[in-house]
Amino acid sequence: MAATPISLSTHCCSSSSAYSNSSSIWSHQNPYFPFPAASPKPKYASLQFKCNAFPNVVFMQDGALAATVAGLENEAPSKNLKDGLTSVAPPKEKNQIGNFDVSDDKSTVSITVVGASGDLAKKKIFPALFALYYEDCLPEHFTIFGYARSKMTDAELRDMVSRTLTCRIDKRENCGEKMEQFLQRCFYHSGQYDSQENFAELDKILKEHEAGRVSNRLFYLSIPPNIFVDAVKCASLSATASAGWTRVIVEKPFGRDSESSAALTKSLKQYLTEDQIFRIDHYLGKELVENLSVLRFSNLIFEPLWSRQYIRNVQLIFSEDFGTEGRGGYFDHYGIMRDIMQNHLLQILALFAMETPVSLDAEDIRNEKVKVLRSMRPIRADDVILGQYKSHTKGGVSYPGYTDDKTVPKDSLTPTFAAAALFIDNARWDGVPFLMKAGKALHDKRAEIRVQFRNVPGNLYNRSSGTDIDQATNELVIRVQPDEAIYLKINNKVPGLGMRLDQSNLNLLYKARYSKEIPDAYERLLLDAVEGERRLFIRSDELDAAWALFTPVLKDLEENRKVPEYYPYGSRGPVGAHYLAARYNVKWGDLGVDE
Ligand SMILES: NC(=O)C1=CN([C@@H]2O[C@H](COP(=O)(O)OP(=O)(O)OC[C@H]3O[C@@H](n4cnc5c(N)ncnc54)[C@H](OP(=O)(O)O)[C@@H]3O)[C@@H](O)[C@H]2O)C=CC1
Ligand SMILES: O=C1O[C@H](COP(=O)(O)O)[C@@H](O)[C@H](O)[C@H]1O
Repeated sequence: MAATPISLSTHCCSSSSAYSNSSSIWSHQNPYFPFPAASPKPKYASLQFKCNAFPNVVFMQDGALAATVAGLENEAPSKNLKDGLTSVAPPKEKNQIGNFDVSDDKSTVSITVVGASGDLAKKKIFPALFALYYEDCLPEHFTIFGYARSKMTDAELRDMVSRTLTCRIDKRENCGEKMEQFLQRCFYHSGQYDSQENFAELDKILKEHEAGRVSNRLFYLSIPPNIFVDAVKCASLSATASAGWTRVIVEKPFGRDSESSAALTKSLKQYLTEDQIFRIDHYLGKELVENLSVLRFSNLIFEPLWSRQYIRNVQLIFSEDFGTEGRGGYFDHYGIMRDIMQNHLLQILALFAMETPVSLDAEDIRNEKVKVLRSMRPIRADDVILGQYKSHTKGGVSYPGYTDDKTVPKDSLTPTFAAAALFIDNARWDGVPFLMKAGKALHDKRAEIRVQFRNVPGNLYNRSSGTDIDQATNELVIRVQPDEAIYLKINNKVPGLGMRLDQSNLNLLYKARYSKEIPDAYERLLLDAVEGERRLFIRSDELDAAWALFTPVLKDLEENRKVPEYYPYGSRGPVGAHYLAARYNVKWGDLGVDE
C-alpha cells in the first residue's frame, strides 16, 4: 500500500528580535519557537519520489522533505518538470521515481559521461549510476554513454566499469546479476571535446537508443575545466534533446577567481540557460550536510540556540591523511583554499548559518545561502594561515613532500593546508568566529562541523566541583565523515556520593542507529539532476558571492608570495593554526580526548 508522506515544511517564525537577551529560550513567546501550537494540515502530501535506497524518505517535487507514514494512502498531486519539458506522464502511485514514472514507456533518459575514461568517472560516476540502478532509482528507459577521446569499444567500457566498481553495492545480493543488466545499458562513443561533428554522431546513436521516445539528456562534464566550454558548445549545438530536457552537470573548479568564474559562467550561458546548469559541490550531497537543515529546522532544541547569543564559535574542519598523490598537476594551480574552502566548507557554512528559508524549495534555500555569503566580512590575509606538507619518515616508511610530486614545481608555494577566521556581519552572527581548517597529508581523515557554545553564566559548579567548567562548554559535533555522527557534549555528574563533573557525549552514531549504508554523495546528486531538483547544486549568484569573498584574500596572499609553514606529512598541521584560533579565544575542537 502506498505510504503518505507528511510534509515537514516548517512554518517559520520571524526572527528579527531573536538576538536580544530577553526571554527564556524555553518560553512559547520566544520568537524562535518554530511551530504554531496546532500545526496546520500540510498543504499536500505527495509521494513524488521513492526508491529502494531511501525507503523511509521521499522528496516532494518542490524539494520538501517528507517522512512516510506507512499505511496511509498517497494523495500525490502532480506537477510537470520545469525546464523543459514535454509532458512527463502524471505521477502514479506505483513505480514513481521522482518526476519519472519508472514504467513510463513514452520517455527516456540518456546520461552521457563526458570524460568517461578519467579518474572521477571510474571512481565515482559509474559506481554511483550503478548504485542508483541497483536501488531501482533510474527510470525504466535509460541509457548511459561514455564519451571521451580514448578509443574504446562498448565491451571495453563495460569491462572498465565492472573492474572499477568501488561502490557500496559490490558485496550485496545479486550484485553480479544486476551489474550485468546495468552494463547492457552502457555504451561508448569516442570523440573530440571540441568537435560538433563527433557530438552529432553521438546524437545519432542516442536517437537510435531513444527509439522515438521523448528524450531527456543529461551530460556529466567529467573533464578538465579548460575544455568545459568546448564540450558544452558541441553538446548543446549538436546533441541537445529534441523534445525533452537537456541538463549539464559541471564539476569544479568553476574558475580560480571572480574573473575567471564569471567568464566561465558567461561562456556556459551562451549555450545553456541557468536552469540547465547543475554545478556540483559533492559535499552538499553528503548525508550529514543534508541533515544539517533537518537538525536545525525540525528540532525545537537547536534553532533557538543558533545565534551569537549562545554560540561562541563554529569550526569547519576538513582533513585528509593522504597528499595530492596523482593530482598534483591540477592541485598546484588551485591550492587548498580553492580546492576545499571556497566551495565545500563555505557551502556548509552557508547552510549552517542561513536564516530559515521560506520553504524547502531550491530557490528559497539558495536565496538564504546567498544572503549569508553576501553578509560576510572580507577575509583578512592576517587571518589566514598557510601550510605545505614536507616529507616525513615514520616507522621506517617515508612519505613524500608536496614538491616531491613530479608534476609540482620544486619551488611551489601552493598551500596544502590553510586555516582561516571568517565572520558574518549580520544580526544573528555578529562577532562569532567561523574558523575553517583544511589540509592534506594530515594525521587523520575527517570532515566535521563543531559548534562551541558559550559558558554557562554564573555557573554554580565553576569552583566547587573541581572541574574546569570553562573548558567544558557544550559542543555540538556534526561529523560528516568518516563514521557519520551527531554528538553533543554535555556536563554530567560522575555517579557516586561526591560531586565531580564529567563531560559525556550524547551520541547519534549513524552506523549504530541505522543498518542501511549511507549512499554516496554522487548518487544523491546524480539522482537529483535526473529529477531536476536543484537544491543541492550551486546557483551562479552563489558562486559569484563565494568568489567575491575569496578572491581578494587569495590575490593578497599570492601577490605577496606568502610562504606556507611547512608541516610533516601525517602531522596535525602548522602550529600557526593554533595561534590563529587563540587570537579569537578559540581552541580547535578536534584536539580533544574523544577524537
Ligand atoms: N578526480 C577527482 O577525484 C575529482 C575530480 N574533479 C573534477 O572532475 C573533473 C574530472 O576529473 P578527473 O576525472 O580527475 O580528470 P582526468 O584528468 O582524469 O580527465 C578526465 C578525462 O578527460 C580527458 N582529458 C584529460 N586531460 C585532457 C586535456 N588536457 N585535454 C583534453 N582532454 C583531456 C581524458 O580523456 P581522453 O583522453 O580519453 O579524452 C581523461 O580521461 C575535473 O574537472 C576535476 O577537476 C572534482 C572533484 C574530485
Ligand atoms: O573536491 C575535492 O574533494 C576531495 C575530497 O572529497 P571526499 O568526498 O573524499 O571527502 C578532495 O580529495 C579533492 O582534493 C577535492 O578536489
